[in-house]
Amino acid sequence: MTIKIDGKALADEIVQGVAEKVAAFKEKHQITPGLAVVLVGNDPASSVYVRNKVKRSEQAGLNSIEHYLPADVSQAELDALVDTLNKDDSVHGILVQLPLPAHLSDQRVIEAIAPAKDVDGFHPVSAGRLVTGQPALVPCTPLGCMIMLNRQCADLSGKHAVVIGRSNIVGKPMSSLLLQANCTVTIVHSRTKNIEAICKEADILVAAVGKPLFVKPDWVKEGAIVIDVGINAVEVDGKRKLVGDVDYEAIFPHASAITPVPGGVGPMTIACLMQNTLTAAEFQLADAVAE
Ligand SMILES: Nc1nc2c(c(=O)[nH]1)N[C@@H](CN(C=O)c1ccc(C(=O)N[C@@H](CCC(=O)O)C(=O)O)cc1)CN2
Repeated sequence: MTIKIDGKALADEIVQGVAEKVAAFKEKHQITPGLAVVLVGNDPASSVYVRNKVKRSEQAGLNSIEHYLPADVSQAELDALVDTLNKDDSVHGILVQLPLPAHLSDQRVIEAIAPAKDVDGFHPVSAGRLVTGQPALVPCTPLGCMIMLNRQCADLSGKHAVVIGRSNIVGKPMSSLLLQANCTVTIVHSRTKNIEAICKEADILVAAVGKPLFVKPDWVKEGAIVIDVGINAVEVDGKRKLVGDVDYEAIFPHASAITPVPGGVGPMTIACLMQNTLTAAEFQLADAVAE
């Protein structure tokens, strides 16, 4: 029987666990880990995600610091805010909600955040640490996917994992994490030939391509675990609906476990941000003691 992986329930459990650890951290060190979230403009989807991040921060017992900047803010003003947050000892994690308006550079902002406070795990230093197997702040979406996979499969070792998509934010870090878990990893992308046949070999299939219903049932091996990272808004009968990169209904009977959209990977991304903020505070404290 196929298991529907309930990302919302698992996210609740993770945030509860983080809340307990944050309480112990506060008690021991008299420090409340702080997460600064920066939203530029008023894109409706980004506004929802930021609202949920603030709500989850409160549930986790973190200190939530919010900055809302107008859509026409200059790169220099945004850089100046990040610089101030980098220097603020009460801020342990900094997250700038992406994507930014077109006149601003996502990459420049990612690189402006101090690596120690990079709770998104997007900074090149964090990426390098992950690839080389050092303690790292790991991007939240792949981290959430790994937690889900570890819950479904006690030993990932030797499994063939196929990741669809090669973005810096999901595809590449996901592949590194699967490799660390001793999977045999294949990344497929827009230039890959015979993508269907490669996907069909996967024991674990992670779709992070950003194309609605891209993965079809005949691409999936019987009994595979399917993780759908895509969150695509489509119109069905004149109504807005969210669908993943995977044709969930059609693939469900063929998978051993599968994540739905909504209610799968999305909520785990935010839960892992809470976990990363605590991890960042712990790393910073350990570094301060070592200095
Ligand atoms: N700085 C960052 N920007 C962005 C990230 C990120 O990790 N860091 N990821 C995405 C957006 N994102 C978090 O920021 C995110 C997207 C979706 C969800 C989520 O829970 N989705 C729900 C559906 C929500 C809805 O109804 O619209 C679900 O899948 O159940 C959480 C976080 C890009 N930007």
